Amino acid sequence: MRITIFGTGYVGLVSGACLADAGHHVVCVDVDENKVARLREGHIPIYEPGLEPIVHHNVEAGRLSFTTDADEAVAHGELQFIAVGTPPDEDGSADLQYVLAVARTIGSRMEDYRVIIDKSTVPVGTADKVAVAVQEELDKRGKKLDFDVVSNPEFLKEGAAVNDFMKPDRIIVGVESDRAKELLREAYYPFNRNHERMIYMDVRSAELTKYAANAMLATKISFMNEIANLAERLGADVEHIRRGIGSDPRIGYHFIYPGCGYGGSCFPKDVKALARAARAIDYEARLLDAVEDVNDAQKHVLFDKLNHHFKGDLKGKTIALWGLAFKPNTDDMREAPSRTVMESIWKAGGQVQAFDPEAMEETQRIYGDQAGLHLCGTKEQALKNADALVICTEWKEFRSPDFELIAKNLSHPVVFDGRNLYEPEMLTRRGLTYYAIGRGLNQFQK
Ligand SMILES: NC(=O)C1=CN([C@@H]2O[C@H](COP(=O)(O)OP(=O)(O)OC[C@H]3O[C@@H](n4cnc5c(N)ncnc54)[C@H](O)[C@@H]3O)[C@@H](O)[C@H]2O)C=CC1
Ligand SMILES: O=C(O)[C@H]1O[C@H](OP(=O)(O)OP(=O)(O)OC[C@H]2O[C@@H](n3ccc(=O)[nH]c3=O)[C@H](O)[C@@H]2O)[C@H](O)[C@@H](O)[C@@H]1O
Repeated sequence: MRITIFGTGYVGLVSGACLADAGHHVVCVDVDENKVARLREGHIPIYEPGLEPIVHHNVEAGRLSFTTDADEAVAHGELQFIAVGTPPDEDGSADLQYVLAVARTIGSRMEDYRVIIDKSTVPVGTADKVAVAVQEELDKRGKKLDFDVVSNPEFLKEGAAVNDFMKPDRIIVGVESDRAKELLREAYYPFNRNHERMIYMDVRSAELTKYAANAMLATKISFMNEIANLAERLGADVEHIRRGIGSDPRIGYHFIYPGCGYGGSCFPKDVKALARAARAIDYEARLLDAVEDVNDAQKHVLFDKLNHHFKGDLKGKTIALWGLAFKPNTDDMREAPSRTVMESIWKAGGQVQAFDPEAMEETQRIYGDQAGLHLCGTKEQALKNADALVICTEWKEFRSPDFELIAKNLSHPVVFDGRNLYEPEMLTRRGLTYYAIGRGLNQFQK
């Protein structure tokens, strides 16, 4: 099939590459000329395991191309996917300007039936707004053309995006026309062979399903962080509790890892946007507000432990920091807990020696020549002459470090682990003091 995708970010680029890999002819369009130029040169703008080879393979096979030309894009695909950003507005609600701009781009150019498929995460009622925008543009040109607007939210995770798209748990399609439904079934047929993954529903329910999924996952994490904070104060160990409750299949082991808060481009934004959407219809979403509050506080927990350990005196101290990305296998730093930790250290007069396997360039882009930030080439370099070590992201290469080397390098042999990566004895028997999340404030000191 001929498919057009607006937006070549995480969702647009991964969707485009995977749909092309399944045999479709895909044109990806973006307004960012620089990004498109680099994609055409074969450069992949994001770090996403497995993405580069399928992009290159499908470009070479002639099934995937990149353009800034909206005329070409709208003419190409009977299916027009919208995968542009929906960042938070000033009050936290979703900013729809990019989605509606694409709707106008399509409406002002289409010459034939088009299915406009919203893959961006958008509030309930957005499909109606998209339809109005398209219709207004058609009216301006005096055209009478059929079109359908479909909601097809995306559930991929960064760092595992290709696999998630290729083998989705479910494909949600909010559709209210048989013609569009058949076209969507055909587009996703290659991803639906093993078992039925398509779940059809009305458009508004599909729009809300996306927010409900992210809000549910964020709730699980905030719940566990709350239990961790309680455990710590009550002298219990949240890692035992996590395994203890995860063994109940009604709860499950997934998404109950306590930590230094959830980050990324979606959970923080989507929980906020859903709560704001509720407020706009005079419904106070108390649970969602609490999920957000708990997370905002959790991002400060690591710094609070650090500050407490150094008795409120971080002036002139150098802190080694491992892990800048908001989670492993990505270079994305949006809302990353590491940012809260670093910014608090700087405010307190301390220095940071930071290392991340993939997010160094991104850190440089965000913070430039920020005073108090030293980017290091390896995790070992970050330890040199540091006073303490803080871990914000659970990259694989941090899971089994040389504890002797850590102890030897740090002038205060202390580790603050925001992801509960270790058994305390691994550190304490090497003379390291160990602070983790929810495992007893004074439990693991030598
Ligand atoms: N990042 C993720 O893992 C996931 C994101 N989502 C949702 O998908 C949507 C897109 O997210 P990302 O891919 O992360 O965004 P992104 O910010 O990485 O990429 C968006 C792209 O859209 C382009 N764009 C903006 N206006 C445009 C226009 N008028 N025409 C063509 N291109 C345009 C931008 O230049 C940018 O390259 C958001 O609503 C997000 O909530 C959903 C599931 C997963
Ligand atoms: O809408 C989206 O954009 C996506 O948001 C999340 O994906 P993502 O943000 O890429 O990453 P996750 O793996 O969900 O992690 C989010 C944050 O939660 C944290 N987390 C995750 C799991 C856990 O048990 N504990 C925990 O603190 C991670 O460290 C990370 O900071 C969802 O998992 C995807 O299904 C969804 O499509």
